[in-house]
Amino acid sequence: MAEIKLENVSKSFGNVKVIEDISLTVGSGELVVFLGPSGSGKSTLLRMIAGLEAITSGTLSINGVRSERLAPGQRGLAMVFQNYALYPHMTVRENMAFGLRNIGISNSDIDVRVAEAARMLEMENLLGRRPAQLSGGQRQRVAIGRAIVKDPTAFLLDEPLSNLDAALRVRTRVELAELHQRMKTTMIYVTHDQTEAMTLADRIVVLNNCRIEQVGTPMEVYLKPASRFVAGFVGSPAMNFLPVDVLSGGQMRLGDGTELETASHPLGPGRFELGVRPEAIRVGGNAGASAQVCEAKVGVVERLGDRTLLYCTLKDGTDVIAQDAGRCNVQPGDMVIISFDTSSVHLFDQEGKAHHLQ
Ligand SMILES: Nc1ncnc2c1ncn2[C@@H]1O[C@H](COP(=O)(O)OP(=O)(O)OP(=O)(O)O)[C@@H](O)[C@H]1O
Repeated sequence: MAEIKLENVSKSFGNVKVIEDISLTVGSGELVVFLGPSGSGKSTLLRMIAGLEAITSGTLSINGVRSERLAPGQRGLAMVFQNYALYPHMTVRENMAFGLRNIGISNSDIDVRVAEAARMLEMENLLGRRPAQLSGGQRQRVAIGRAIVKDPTAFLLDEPLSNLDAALRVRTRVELAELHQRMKTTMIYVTHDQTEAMTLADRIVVLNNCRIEQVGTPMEVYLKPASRFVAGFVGSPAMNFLPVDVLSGGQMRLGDGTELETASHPLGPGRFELGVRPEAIRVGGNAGASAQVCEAKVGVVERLGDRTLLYCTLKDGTDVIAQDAGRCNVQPGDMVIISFDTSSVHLFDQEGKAHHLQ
């Protein structure tokens, strides 16, 4: 198991900065997910840890050993890519053994390691097959097996599930979570899929625009997003953002004129955005004592079985998605009363920084 520490790491391709001053410690045995939109620098950061890209400035330590100048093979890490690139003419067993032959491990040792990895991944019955005789999920398992047999101190996984169809992604995600629980090996996992990040991570590192926006457990990132970006990126459907004016006396007023009841807060007067998640909005019924109430017109009604999403518009034209019960009777075109508790809202200033009211 490895502790991986980045200090003030930056990366430029020519004049273009793609990673700016990132410091981060991945604890031994931890599963950390790098989450961010396309182009945010996730893969570049992972490839620098693997040694596939040079670090422009800053340091990388693996278990306390300065490693930024070590060749990839000397770092003790194993990488699993999105395109698993198995050798088509080799069996599963040979694909898994190949990397070990190259580094001079004895045949008997190789047999033991391959058998152990195959048992762990429940693919003993597949060892004699060639890649063309496997499903996409099974091929990805072989790619993970190829990493496991190297007995690395950490796994680096770059979007390992993105070539799989939706159902297989979910199954393989659960298998990966189980694998991490059993092996307890340090893992860094790159994805742009917030569900993968939420379900797999011990901690999520949210990247945007070459920088870290937030590092936290999935629930910290979800409940206390540090910025508007994180708030909008994590959670599905996304958080609603409503323009709100903070008045000089501290009162808050939504764009549709609704006055919000808030506890005292330290914000100065100005224009903010109020963030409220669809599931924090109640539709109709008893709003509760500290609820904020607005009138909304329902546009589209999406019935998902266990819940219903209502795409609504407030009087000032602001769009809001509210989540209601699966069996709700609301129809498109209905006027509804929506309410939310100020304890469940977030405020974002003009720079996108979050202010939590409690
Ligand atoms: N070899 C390269 N030369 C020049 N620019 C590069 C190179 N590799 C990556 N970049 C740029 O660096 C930025 C970060 O790329 P990176 O692949 O790390 O992003 P990412 O977050 O992993 O995105 P994706 O989810 O699309 O893979 C992008 O703007 C990309 O165009």
